[in-house]
Amino acid sequence: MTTDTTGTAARDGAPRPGGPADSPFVRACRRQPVPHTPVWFMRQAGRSLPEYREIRANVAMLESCRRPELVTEITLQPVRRHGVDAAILFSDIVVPVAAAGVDLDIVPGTGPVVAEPVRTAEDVERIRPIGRDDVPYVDEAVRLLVAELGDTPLIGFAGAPFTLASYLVEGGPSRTHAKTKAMMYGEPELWHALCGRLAEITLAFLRVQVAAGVSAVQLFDSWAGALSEADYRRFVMPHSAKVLAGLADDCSGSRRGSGRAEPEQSQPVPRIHFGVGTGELLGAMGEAGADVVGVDWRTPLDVATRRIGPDRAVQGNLDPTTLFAPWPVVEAEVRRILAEGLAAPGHVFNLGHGVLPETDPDVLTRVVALVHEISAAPADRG
Ligand SMILES: Cc1c2[nH]c(c1CCC(=O)O)Cc1[nH]c(c(CCC(=O)O)c1C)Cc1[nH]c(c(CCC(=O)O)c1C)Cc1[nH]c(c(C)c1CCC(=O)O)C2
Repeated sequence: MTTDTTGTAARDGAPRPGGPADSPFVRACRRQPVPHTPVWFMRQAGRSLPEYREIRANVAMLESCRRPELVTEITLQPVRRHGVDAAILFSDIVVPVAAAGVDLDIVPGTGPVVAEPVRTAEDVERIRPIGRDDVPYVDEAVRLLVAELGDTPLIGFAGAPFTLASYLVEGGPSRTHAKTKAMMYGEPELWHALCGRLAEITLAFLRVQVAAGVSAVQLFDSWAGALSEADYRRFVMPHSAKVLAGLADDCSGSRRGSGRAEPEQSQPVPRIHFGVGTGELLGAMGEAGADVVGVDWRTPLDVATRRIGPDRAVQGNLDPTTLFAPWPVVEAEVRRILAEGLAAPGHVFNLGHGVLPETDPDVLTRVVALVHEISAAPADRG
């Protein structure tokens, strides 16, 4: 390790050669040439790994996110096992909302459940803004991880305002997002007040992670695909755009996230913006201020690239259920995705959504090796 834990040189702004800011993952996000296509998996740390199940056996999900040593170990597990090109911080999208005072739990097999769903202006007011001291365990975990990871980049993340609002308004997971949309259409002022507050919290949460040294961030708007493009642009995009632009503003030198002395960064960490079922929203999600747009398995990467344009990289798009197919099927899909990804100005290989708990981890390890092997020899692709 060097003392430059962000991997970003302080003076001339150029990344330290070989450091995380010069890694294949960050370079692909920035649409720079790479020695091989980088690969990581959403939910790579989790129930598909026996070592995860063991370490989580007697610790509740939210509690585990608040223990920096545990977070560090769980985050490192898939890096050690699979040789992925990036780690993603072990946490959850509801961690900052809980820190903001919302009474919630993550129920195994269900997901986030909110004790008193948000329905009124008073409910919105009760959701407090947060800062570093509300999530000290995240700051600590990121610092521990950056020191452990060396040249492997760490991805920070947060939930986007729409997806967080859906959990808060519904009270838990929802197929239709009916109550959420009822507020959006019926009480637009209340809706914008809620999303405005969530955008503030999300930006603060991401600033803590960036100040502590993450090399990229992903904004998860997992359920945005429930919206038409017109509704997305009107009710959601301005709030997500505020979060993504806020991170870019930090690098203009006007504001720092944690109040601690940090090396100046000359350019923002890459911002990945992801959702499921967002084929019709890909252009808008890029315009919201992403450097990389996440693509699920429904839209081929060459088609996605035409919708997103040449100024942004793409990430995805292997169907997580493909991993249950016989290996020749998996291999053919990996080859197809890498070939279609050549149409994009930068490609980070990933699944189209998270690793399913029943996935055989050995298949994930084989996919990493295959992506590296094929993409390091472009002449053999196709
Ligand atoms: C919608 C959403 C949530 N959480 C998250 C999202 C956005 C990503 C997506 O669309 O999947 C984000 C998330 N949640 C978790 C991570 C860890 C990092 C990673 O490896 O990707 C990330 C990036 C850990 C987790 N978050 C959760 C688990 C499983 C809980 C456990 O292991 O006990 C993990 C590993 C719990 C959780 N939290 C949430 C759900 C739907 C669940 C699953 C509930 C279940 O099936 O039990 C809300």
